[in-house]
Amino acid sequence: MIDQRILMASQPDTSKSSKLERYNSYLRRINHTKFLAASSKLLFRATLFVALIIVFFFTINYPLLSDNPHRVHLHQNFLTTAFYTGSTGGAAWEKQIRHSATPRRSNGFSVLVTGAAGFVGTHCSLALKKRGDGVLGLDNFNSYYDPSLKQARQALLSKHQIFIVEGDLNDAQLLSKLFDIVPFTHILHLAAQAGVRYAMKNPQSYVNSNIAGLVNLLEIAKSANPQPSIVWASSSSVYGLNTQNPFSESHRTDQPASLYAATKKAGEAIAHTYNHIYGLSITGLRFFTVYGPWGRPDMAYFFFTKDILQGKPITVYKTADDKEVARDFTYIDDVVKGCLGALDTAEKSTGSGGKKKGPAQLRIYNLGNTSPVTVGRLVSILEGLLNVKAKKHVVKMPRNGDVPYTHANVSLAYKDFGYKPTTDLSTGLRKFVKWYAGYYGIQSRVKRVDDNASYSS
Ligand SMILES: O=C(O)[C@H]1O[C@H](OP(=O)(O)OP(=O)(O)OC[C@H]2O[C@@H](n3ccc(=O)[nH]c3=O)[C@H](O)[C@@H]2O)[C@H](O)[C@@H](O)[C@@H]1O
Repeated sequence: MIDQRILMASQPDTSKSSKLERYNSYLRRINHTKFLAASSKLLFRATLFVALIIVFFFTINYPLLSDNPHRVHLHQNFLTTAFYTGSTGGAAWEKQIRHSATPRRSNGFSVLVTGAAGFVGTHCSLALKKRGDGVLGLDNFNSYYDPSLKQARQALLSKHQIFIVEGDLNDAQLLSKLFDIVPFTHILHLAAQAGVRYAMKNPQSYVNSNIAGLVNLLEIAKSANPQPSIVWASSSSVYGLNTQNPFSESHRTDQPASLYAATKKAGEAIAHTYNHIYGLSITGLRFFTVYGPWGRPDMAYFFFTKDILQGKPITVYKTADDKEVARDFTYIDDVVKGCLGALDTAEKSTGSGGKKKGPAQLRIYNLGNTSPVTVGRLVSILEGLLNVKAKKHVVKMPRNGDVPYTHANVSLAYKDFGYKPTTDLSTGLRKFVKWYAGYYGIQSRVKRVDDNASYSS
């Protein structure tokens, strides 16, 4: 039997309603196809978008996969900025800031310490807080050296009710927010890209922190009402190829030997401009190779200690004419006294809200130890303290921005705020080694060092 449906389907259909139905079905098919094409396009775009987000966050969260430290720095800037706009802000955050920055003594200062999780920043913050000043820290926790050391310093500050805002100097929005919350009387500006020789590896990071960051900070400070007084870290390296000894503030500083030194010298010129145009009171401090507990792992005394203990060879530089290289190594406690002395004698800025009202104070001081010691002697002191013989590899100083010799004349700082360094290198290194052994948990390997070290841990 022939299937009735086949018969019916094979017969031509001429009725109007059937034609309309076929036409409608045709339209439905077209719309369906269009819909399918549009949805697959949308699906494709969504997948691409999600993939991009995954790649993006993977790169952000694993910056150390990159061998470019500048990239790491940029990622971190992004993260801290994102952190600020995302989860900082809000009443609890502002309360923490106010609490940290409020002085506890009458006529106490309210100080914004940039680079507070850094070596000098940590020590100065503790000293200010101890005497009753209010301190708010700012730090971007970049990975120029082990950020876990910065976090440990942060934990130490936190124990003393000092709060550090995670953020970058170049984040204008964040800085002005901080000034909206607290009418800072002073800024102690210590955040910087430090290190003389690293400038050849990552020049941009010096421009980013030491020039762009400084300008951003001064822009905020000049617009603040009241304007704060500013004390900031310059460097002994600005003396560069100067041959007059000991180095005085009046000596020439127009021959920097490294990009690091050039950015610090530029900072001094920029400070002049902001003082001149806006009436900001600014004091620059030229630090001379500062060392001590909680120090910087990128500095020679620190990594020599590590390498000597691990039995690794150390490279000791000598000059092109076979002379020993020397530094006016300055102990951290002396530098802290110098920083506080500079803050105490800083006059008020004269401008307000971006307008100068009269001439303002502009100063520059050496903060050194006034007695240079050779790097060879530094190594023998460490050998004695660590009870281990160093494997010294003496080489001619490569042309990497280093200078052969530094020696500070500090009479100006003595005259203006009684700066008088009191710690010699052996005493200071003894305190450093004691801290180092405790911090890294290797007391048993280091000769017992008894002293009355003033640092907290
Ligand atoms: O006083 C300053 O202005 C500067 O002091 C230090 O710079 P530097 O004096 O070069 O300190 P280190 O890097 O610790 O070097 C100390 C001495 O050890 C020598 N050195 C360094 C490294 C090395 O492998 N071998 C070596 O003999 C250097 O030539 C130098 O004489 C800091 O790193 C800078 O941030 C600071 O601004």
